[in-house]
Amino acid sequence: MMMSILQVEKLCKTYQKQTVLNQISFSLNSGEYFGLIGVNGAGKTTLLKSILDFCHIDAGYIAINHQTHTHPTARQSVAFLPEQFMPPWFLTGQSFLQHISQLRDTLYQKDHISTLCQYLDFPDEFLTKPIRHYSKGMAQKLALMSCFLQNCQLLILDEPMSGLDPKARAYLKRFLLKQKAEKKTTLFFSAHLLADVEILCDRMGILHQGELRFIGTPAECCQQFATNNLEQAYLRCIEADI
Ligand SMILES: Nc1ncnc2c1ncn2[C@@H]1O[C@H](COP(=O)(O)OP(=O)(O)OP(=O)(O)O)[C@@H](O)[C@H]1O
Repeated sequence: MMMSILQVEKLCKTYQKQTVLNQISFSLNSGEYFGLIGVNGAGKTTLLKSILDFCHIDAGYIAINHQTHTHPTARQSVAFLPEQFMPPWFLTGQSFLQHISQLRDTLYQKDHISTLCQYLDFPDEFLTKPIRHYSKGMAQKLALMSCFLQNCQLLILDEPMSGLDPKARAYLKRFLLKQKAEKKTTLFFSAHLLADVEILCDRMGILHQGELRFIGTPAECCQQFATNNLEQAYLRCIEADI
């Protein structure tokens, strides 16, 4: 039997008078990789923030591991990568990761961190440097490492590839696929590259004008929009009412 780890039902979210999310419903099975795509401003970040109870929702129901999302322990099984990672610039990467480990009550294991550095192509020696010396991509890698070291059941990543060079993107995908094969985690992420979604995901969702216009496998998306090219299928989906 499929175990649902995330359940979203009839979620509505408005900012002032703008309806950003209109009756969004979907659920995520344990071990599943789910990619969320949509144009700039479609509401992807708002959806992720709503799930994490970082913003008030107007209506609907969200459960993480069968706990209402507003319950203080609901986020215990979630590691989150924000769209804009703003770490304390005065800390070293290592002290930041140590701090995150402490918060999560997990042991800071140097070997584990070294392995993560290799997986993400992050130079080890930078861990002892202050974060203000990091490039954008290095900070993003640090943020990703902080998510992975928490060993959480559910990873919610807002544009995880953002700022990464092609090598790091390839490495991150390889790492995520490895985690998937080992059934170590469930992944819910937003993305702009359809190729990433196609390679990584079991299912994808297309968020457009407040609604989830499509939910299913990338192959089903192509099938539904009568093309063998996911980019074409995506365009047909969001341009359906033009
Ligand atoms: N705090 C806020 N107050 C008012 N409006 C907001 C706020 N945050 C987001 N919005 C609006 O909500 C809509 C959805 O924004 P959101 O950031 O969720 O989009 P997104 O799909 O993540 O976009 P992108 O792909 O550009 O990151 C946009 O129209 C945005 O202007």
